[in-house]
Amino acid sequence: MLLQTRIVKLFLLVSAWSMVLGALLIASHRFGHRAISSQQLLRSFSELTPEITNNRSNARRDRKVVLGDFGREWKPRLPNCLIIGFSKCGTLALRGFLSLHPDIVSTLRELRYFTLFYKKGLEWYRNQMPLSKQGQITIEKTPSYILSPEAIERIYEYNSSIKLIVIVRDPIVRLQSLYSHTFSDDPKSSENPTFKEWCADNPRSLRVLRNVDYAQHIEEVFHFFPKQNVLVLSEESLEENPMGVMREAEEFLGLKPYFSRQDFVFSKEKGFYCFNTSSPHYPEILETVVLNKKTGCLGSGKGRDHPDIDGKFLKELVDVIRPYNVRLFRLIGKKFSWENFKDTPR
Ligand SMILES: Nc1ncnc2c1ncn2[C@@H]1O[C@H](COP(=O)(O)OS(=O)(=O)O)[C@@H](OP(=O)(O)O)[C@H]1O
Repeated sequence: MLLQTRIVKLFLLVSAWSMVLGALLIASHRFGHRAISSQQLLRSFSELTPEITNNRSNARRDRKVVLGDFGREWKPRLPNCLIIGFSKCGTLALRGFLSLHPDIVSTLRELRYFTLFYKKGLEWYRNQMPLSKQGQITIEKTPSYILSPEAIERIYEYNSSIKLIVIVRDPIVRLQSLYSHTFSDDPKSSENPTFKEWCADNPRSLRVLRNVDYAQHIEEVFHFFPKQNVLVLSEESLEENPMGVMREAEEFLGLKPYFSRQDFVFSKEKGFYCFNTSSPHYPEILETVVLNKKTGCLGSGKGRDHPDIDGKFLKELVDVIRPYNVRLFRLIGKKFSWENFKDTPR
């Protein structure tokens, strides 16, 4: 009798394991050569084992339970790459495009761990991360990290060999972008100051100087990290040639080339490259970037109209800012062709 019970138990155990293995085989067959993403994994498990994962929101709420033992490999991992700055320089588009890569996962929100939430500790930080598989790169982007020397030091203490990505932009266009962002609630209001007034009528005002000196902050990064661990990109290149920038990033991150021109489509209406909505990966992208679902473009908060700058004030700004650019280009060993500074020497 005892023997019979044991045999039945053994039979049940073997059957359960065969089901699990079968489920895994179906999932791997379904997703072919491409690394299966966390979303896909959850999706496939929810289809195969509806009693475990009723829907994806349940899955999100308790990821450890959902994945159970057979999902041990898929877990939130601490980031090994950070996009640390600068705000208004295309950080979201950069993160979004990068997350198309099958070997990259990224956080939806800016976590501000190394600035605001450091006290919450590494376990908190880890638990904010998307699920990833061993070998995948986890990216977090918080553009304000670069403004805080304390955050840079904390990042170094956290992982001195982490890869850092910095993206810069024509400083005058960045100022225009900040202006448009500030008055985005009611951009046409007659109450709004003009761009020049917003700059306190002074090309050397604190507001201007605070936002145009990239070198000062990048120097702080180089104080801790070797230059080969820091990739400096430009918003202009990302805007004109996202595919080229993705190649550069792939090389920097040691990833195989994945991107192709078909991944990006230029939207005349938006004036920017957008995600290709017919890409097979598009449904996943929708889960990692907030987009206009129909067009595949970033939302209306990106690509705003910029204010005009009166000619005389523009020239004053160019004269004040030019030396900052020269310092930046020397520091990073490359030069960006910025419309407002066409004649800037290297
Ligand atoms: N492909 C694509 N689609 C939309 N927008 C794009 C793209 N590539 C670069 N950009 C530029 O990104 C600018 C916003 O930068 P950030 O994402 O860093 O802004 S933020 O700091 O996170 O608020 C945003 O600035 P504004 O034009 O001033 O809105 C865009 O010019």
